Amino acid sequence: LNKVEEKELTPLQEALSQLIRRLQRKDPSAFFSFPMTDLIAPGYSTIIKRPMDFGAMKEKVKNEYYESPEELKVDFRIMCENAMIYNKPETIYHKAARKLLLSGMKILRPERLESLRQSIE
Ligand SMILES: COc1ccc(OC)c(-c2cc(C(C)=O)n3cccnc23)c1
Repeated sequence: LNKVEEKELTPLQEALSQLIRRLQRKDPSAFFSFPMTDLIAPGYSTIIKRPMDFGAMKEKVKNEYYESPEELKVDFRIMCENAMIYNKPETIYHKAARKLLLSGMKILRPERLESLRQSIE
């Protein structure tokens, strides 16, 4: 039986995974959990140049792509802004994105990221 390689998470990966879990709790409808497709959102891939979703963020944490929590914050902001660009202001998706962005910016506020960075230095 080949033993599945149990890879330890680095302190940064632990911290980023925890941040994503906290952010995802602000998306109870899971509108931001999976990548958008042109099937559910016609023309999405032509309008949105940098697609982003929580699944992609988790993949980037797993592949040690992020070197700081600030890089995660950039992707989070892009994800919310994409939804506010593609979806008209009166849609549930635009409103959900604006609300998610506001609550996410509190979770990812600079002082918290600063102290997080210090704690894993
Ligand atoms: C109605 O249930 C779902 C389920 C998953 C979704 O995206 C992963 C979405 C969804 C998420 C979005 C976003 C985030 O723009 N969206 C835009 C247009 C039509 N659907 C969506 C909706």
